Amino acid sequence: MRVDVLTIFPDYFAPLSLSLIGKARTTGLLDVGVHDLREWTHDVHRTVDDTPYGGGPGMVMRPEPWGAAFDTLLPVPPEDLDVAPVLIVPTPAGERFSQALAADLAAEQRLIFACGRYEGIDQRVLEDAATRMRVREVSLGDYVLFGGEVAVLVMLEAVVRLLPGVIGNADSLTEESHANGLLEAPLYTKPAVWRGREVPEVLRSGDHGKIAKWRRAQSLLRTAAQRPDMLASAAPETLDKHDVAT
Ligand SMILES: N#Cc1c(-c2ccc3ccn(Cc4ccc(CN5CCOCC5)cc4)c3c2)n[nH]c1N
Repeated sequence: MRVDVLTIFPDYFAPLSLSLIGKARTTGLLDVGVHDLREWTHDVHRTVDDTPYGGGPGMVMRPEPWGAAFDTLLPVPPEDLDVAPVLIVPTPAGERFSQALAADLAAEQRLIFACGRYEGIDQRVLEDAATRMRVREVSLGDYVLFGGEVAVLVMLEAVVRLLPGVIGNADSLTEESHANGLLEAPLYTKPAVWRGREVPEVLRSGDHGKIAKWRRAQSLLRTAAQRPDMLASAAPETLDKHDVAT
């Protein structure tokens, strides 16, 4: 997968050289380019913002640097939008990011992330981009950040960990929270007793059928307690009829 990130704060993406994302880059599973948007400005102050038409708080990101940057990253517009790169634009006004969206993006060949700052990006940038990329405006959640960089780090981590070969044990991807529509069961490791608290006996029984059943029940209980909304929207196959009976 090829990923390009456009930002006025490229240093925010130093973490992309660490841990499993860094390993994915060195092993060739992932190719990342981080680009300073100011490279596409031409004035002495390298200006990327201006006042909003119609008034309002703060500043808005000017369209020219974005347009020039996309011209560089995508010199030949794709003939078919269906195979064009996906441009992800973090914004408080976007669709909610989710594990399902992460999975969709993990199947793409090329992603481009546009990190806005100030109050956002001139809308015409997204309209122009949509003529040559599949544009997704995406929000992490109902709270307000200073800009898109942190959101891109979160989305990129969620996507990259789904790429084949990035996580050694792919089984862990199927049992984790949100992978199967439920929250994961509680986790334990050694010692068997810690400060008087024992690991549930079933987990040390070696009976894998009982363990799977216990984990399923714990997962349902945890989801009901922490995220009843997930149970309400869980696909019917997620809630096996036996879950209710036992
Ligand atoms: N993903 C994600 C995000 C972001 C996010 C993502 C990208 C950018 C780029 C700039 N900002 C700052 C910003 C602050 C306030 C506002 C609202 N105002 C706009 C002008 O009218 C008044 C209202 C918008 C933008 C960003 C925030 N925040 N929360 C998420 N889940």
